Amino acid sequence: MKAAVAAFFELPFQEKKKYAKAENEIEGYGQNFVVSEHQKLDWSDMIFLFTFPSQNRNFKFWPLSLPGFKEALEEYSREMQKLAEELQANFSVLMGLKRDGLKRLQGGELKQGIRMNYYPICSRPDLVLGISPHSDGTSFTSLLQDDDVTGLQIKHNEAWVPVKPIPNSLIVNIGDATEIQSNEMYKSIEHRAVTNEKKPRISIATFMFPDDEQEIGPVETMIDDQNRPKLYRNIKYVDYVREKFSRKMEGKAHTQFAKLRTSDH
Ligand SMILES: O=C(O)CCC(=O)C(=O)O
Ligand SMILES: [Fe+2]
Repeated sequence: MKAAVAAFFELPFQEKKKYAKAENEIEGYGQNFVVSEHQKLDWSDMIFLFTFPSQNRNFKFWPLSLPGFKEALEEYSREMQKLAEELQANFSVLMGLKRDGLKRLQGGELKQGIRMNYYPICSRPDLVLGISPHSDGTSFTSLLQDDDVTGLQIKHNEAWVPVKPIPNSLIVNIGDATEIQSNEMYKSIEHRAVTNEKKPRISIATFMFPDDEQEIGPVETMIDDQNRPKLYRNIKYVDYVREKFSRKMEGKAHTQFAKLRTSDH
């Protein structure tokens, strides 16, 4: 998978451009999170593809002429879907539900999209980030990253902490949908990626998220009117994501709009 992704980013720009995303769309090859011409851009190149369920695959964005790419992505996607099922089942139990609790509430398996990020070397890593601070809107995100280049950082106690790669392992991050469903028991993690002067870096993020039409909100078992009142309103997932992408990414600021005000209690 890593080799297939590296081969894609090594293609000449003219070739990669054939898979370019349309303006205001998220699928395809391009730049991340651009909402205004005035913003400082992140130092990265990326391609995002919807991968599960398979009828959501839009092959016009897939570099099918690149030998082995489709096969590698399909196999990787299949394995990630197993991970998604396992995470969904285990988090159901953590939230006081049966193993199939979240699956039932969400009307089925989580959907999946894979974003492949390429961060070129950067002569001024002190000035430019690879990805600005954000949390993912997903239920969960898995990250496969280069074994020997550290780039990912998470916000912990108001400080940025580098996440050193452990060879042959995945990082699993909690996204906003899990924060909302768990009534803030399991918080989405704020993270960013930094650039460096010495080596380019690749990361492969698998986003696992509810169906667009699904309404998400704190599950009943995580609400206790006395001790743990409902902190988020129910919202259709697609509306949550639309709102998130219409804003400039600034850490977790976007999660606020789904919050119930304390005065509502
Ligand atoms: O490159 C990384 O380690 C982080 C990527 C990321 O946060 C994302 O694609 O959402
Ligand atoms: Fe992310």
